[in-house]
Amino acid sequence: MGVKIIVGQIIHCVAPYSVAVIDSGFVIIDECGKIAAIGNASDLETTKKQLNLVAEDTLSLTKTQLLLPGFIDTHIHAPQYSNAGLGYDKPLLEWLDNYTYNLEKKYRDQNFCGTVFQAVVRKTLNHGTTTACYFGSLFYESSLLLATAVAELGQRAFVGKVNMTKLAPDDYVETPEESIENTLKFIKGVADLGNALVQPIITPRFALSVDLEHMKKLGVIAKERDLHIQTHISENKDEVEMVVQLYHDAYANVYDKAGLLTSKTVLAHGIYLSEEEIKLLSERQTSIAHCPESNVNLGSGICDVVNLRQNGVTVGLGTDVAGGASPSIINAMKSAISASTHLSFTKENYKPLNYEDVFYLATLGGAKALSLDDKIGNFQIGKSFDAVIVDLDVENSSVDYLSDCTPQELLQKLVFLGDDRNVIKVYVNGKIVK
Ligand SMILES: O=c1[nH]c(=O)c2nc[nH]c2[nH]1
Ligand SMILES: [Zn+2]
Repeated sequence: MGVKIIVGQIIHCVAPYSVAVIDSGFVIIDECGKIAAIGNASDLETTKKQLNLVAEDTLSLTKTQLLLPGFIDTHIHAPQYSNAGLGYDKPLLEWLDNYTYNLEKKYRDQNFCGTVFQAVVRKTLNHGTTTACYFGSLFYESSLLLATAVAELGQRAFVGKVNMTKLAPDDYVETPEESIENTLKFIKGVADLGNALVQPIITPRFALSVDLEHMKKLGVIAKERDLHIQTHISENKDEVEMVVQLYHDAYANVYDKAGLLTSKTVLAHGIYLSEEEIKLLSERQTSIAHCPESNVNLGSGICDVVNLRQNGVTVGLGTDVAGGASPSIINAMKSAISASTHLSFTKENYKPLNYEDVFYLATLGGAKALSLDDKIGNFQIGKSFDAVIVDLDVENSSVDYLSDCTPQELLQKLVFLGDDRNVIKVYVNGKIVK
């Protein structure tokens, strides 16, 4: 991989909820896929001299194209991909019992795993997801196949083997001993892949699937090995009530007692968190994966991202396939605006999320939510070049480009109208993966 230069319109976030636009810019990517320089095109020649660059591969973007950081999906269930678009007639707990566990237990079958995992990784890459935080299945062998598919196709990802010891069908739970043993095997299996882009993540399904003692053990494994953690929180009113009845404590406090709230923890949903719980998450630097499409499909509710932001909680976007039907973070950006706007109809003086806010959530916000903002999320020098090139003038897409647009207008069109047809190139760590 040689040095690459991309010249054109660049948009990224350099601070929370703040978008930086370079109308005519450049990014230089070194042989290791890291960002060596970024600036205005007028300074390119001087920068090349300073860096002593000779032969290079330069790509000049057109006026309908933008260079953006890659999109980050902070919450997606790979095994559920084959159910995307199905079964949205039931709320969470019934949806899990009627559709989801029955599907996930099929992941004993290695052929089925292979087909679905290749498809979901390929599809998310095509939509510009350079980093995904995946729930696998209960089975460590199948979750390892997911990690293998991710490594083969060149995505950056966290992959979790799901931990469940109760509340699911008898043939889709493990004993606590099996759960720990298979989690350790899974962690070793991912390490053996030897791919720095793919990391294991500790994944208790939610507080109803495992008991406190078990969560504590998983918390210890995460702490000893410095691993990330993912689970669900406060998605549905019945779920919250069951957790409170079972543990006699608030949802977030249960995870805190288990040692699961760390700066490397991402919790999906967080719709019904109290002010005290939000404060606790902020103190623990634990993040929320906001999954607006899933929240509507499963009739769960609307997460108040503005309130989380005001109270210092980091938020990223998740597709939550298959609670969400769409594997696209472009779609999640649009859904997040829609959810926030609906919330504004019921609140006084409420300023909903706009296209810049959701672009932040999809990029730097997602990187922060996954504690990867030292590596990815924007085009800061030294970070890995995870990026997408989008074009708003592509034949047979949903966008007709009929009059000139500024870079900000191109981004708006992408957020409100765009899809994978507009994502024309995808890079992970400097390597083209679409
Ligand atoms: O959206 C969700 N999807 C799931 O698979 C799940 N499991 C517990 N809670 C969940 N929420
Ligand atoms: Zn989920």
